[in-house]
Amino acid sequence: MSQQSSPTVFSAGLDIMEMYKPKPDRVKEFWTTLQDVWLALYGSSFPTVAAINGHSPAGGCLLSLCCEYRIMCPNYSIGLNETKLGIVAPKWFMSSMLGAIPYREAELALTSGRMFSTDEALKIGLIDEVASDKADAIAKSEKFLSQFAKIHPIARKLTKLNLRHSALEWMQENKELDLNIFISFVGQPIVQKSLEKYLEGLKAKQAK
Ligand SMILES: CC/C=C\CCC/C=C/C(=O)SCCNC(=O)CCNC(=O)[C@H](O)C(C)(C)COP(=O)(O)OP(=O)(O)OC[C@H]1O[C@@H](n2cnc3c(N)ncnc32)[C@H](O)[C@@H]1OP(=O)(O)O
Repeated sequence: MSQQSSPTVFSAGLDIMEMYKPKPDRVKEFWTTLQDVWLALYGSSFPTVAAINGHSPAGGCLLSLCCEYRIMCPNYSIGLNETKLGIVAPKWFMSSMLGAIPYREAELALTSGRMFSTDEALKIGLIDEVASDKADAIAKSEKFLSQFAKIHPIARKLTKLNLRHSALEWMQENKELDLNIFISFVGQPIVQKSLEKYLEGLKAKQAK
């Protein structure tokens, strides 16, 4: 079960400061850590559920998409908003989203970098249930997980991992390629300019 202790943020996604003017000695560790987290969580043999008790943009949304079930508290936002930062969600972010919502919804959401409210996310299937608060989200998560007590654990595990096999296999075989794509993409001046503008926007919002 994945949940957070911040009162309003489930996860703000990747640290933009690691992508803005990236430090060559850190960028490899930064990206391979994310790849490894995705491999471990998306490829977990255990049943997993995200209790999303706060905003969940980009990498935060990805974390929840790694889980089989998502329960979200009201009045927060969730989505893969990368295009709003002038960056591109990698193919494994996209395939994680496609495991939850139909292609058409994913294409519209990804190309526009749309963030969904809790109710909107429920409507398109990006989340599975709405909880009234964190305690309710945890109770609902436990109820979801408890149903697997009646399912043969090996049959459940193999079914899950077979469904996720091609995405997991792609990552295992292409970690280096994916890292090189990331490094060359974030290094481009036009991408750096977009990240700079996005960070300025965040600061301006905070100053209000
Ligand atoms: C080829 C592949 C190439 C690239 C692929 C890369 C994939 C990237 C994935 C990502 O995850 S990118 C990150 C996307 N995240 C966001 O867009 C989140 C932006 N933040 C927000 O929307 C809000 O901050 C919030 C999370 C909703 C929280 O709002 P709140 O009002 O509570 O806080 P505030 O906005 O005032 O922020 C406080 C403080 O935190 C800084 N901040 C917020 N998010 C990030 C972040 N992701 N990275 C770094 N810093 C972040 C914000 O600037 C403020 O900083 P300050 O106190 O120093 O001014």
